[in-house]
Amino acid sequence: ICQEENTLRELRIFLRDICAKLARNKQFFMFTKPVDVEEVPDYLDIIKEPMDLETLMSKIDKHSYICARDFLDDIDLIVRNALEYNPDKSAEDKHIRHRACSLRDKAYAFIKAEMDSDFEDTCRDIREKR
Ligand SMILES: COC(=O)[C@H](Cc1ccco1)c1ccncc1
Repeated sequence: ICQEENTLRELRIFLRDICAKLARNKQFFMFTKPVDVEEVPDYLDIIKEPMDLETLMSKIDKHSYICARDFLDDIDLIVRNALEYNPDKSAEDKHIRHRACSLRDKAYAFIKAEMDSDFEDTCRDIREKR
C-alpha cells in the first residue's frame, strides 16, 4: 500500500547514503568492487557467494532490501568472505581481516546512529506481511 511504499523509499534513500559513505572511505577500497577472479583464480572455489559495496548499491536500486537487517546481512557476507579467503597469520591477511571488521563496525554504527528503531520495526512489519 502507499504508506508502505513511502517507508521503503525512505529506507532506500537511507541505505544509499550509508553505502556511499562506506564506499568513499579509502580504507575500504578492497570491498568496493567484486574481487577480480582474473587476478585471484581460486577465489570462487573458496567463496561461494561473493559480495561487494557496488553490488550492495545495485541491490538497493533493485528494491532487494525491505529492512536494514537485510542490508546488514549482505555487509556481514562481505566481511565473512574476507575472513574466509584471507585466514592466514600473514601481515596482509591480518590487515584485510582488520579492515573487514572495521567495515562491519562502521556499517552497524551508521545504521544505529541514523536509524530510528520504530522505523526499522515498521520495515520489519512490511517484510513479515510480504
Ligand atoms: C575482499 O578482497 C579480498 O579478499 C582480496 C583477495 C585477494 C588476494 C589477492 C588479491 O585479492 C583482497 C584484495 C585486496 N587486499 C587483500 C585481499
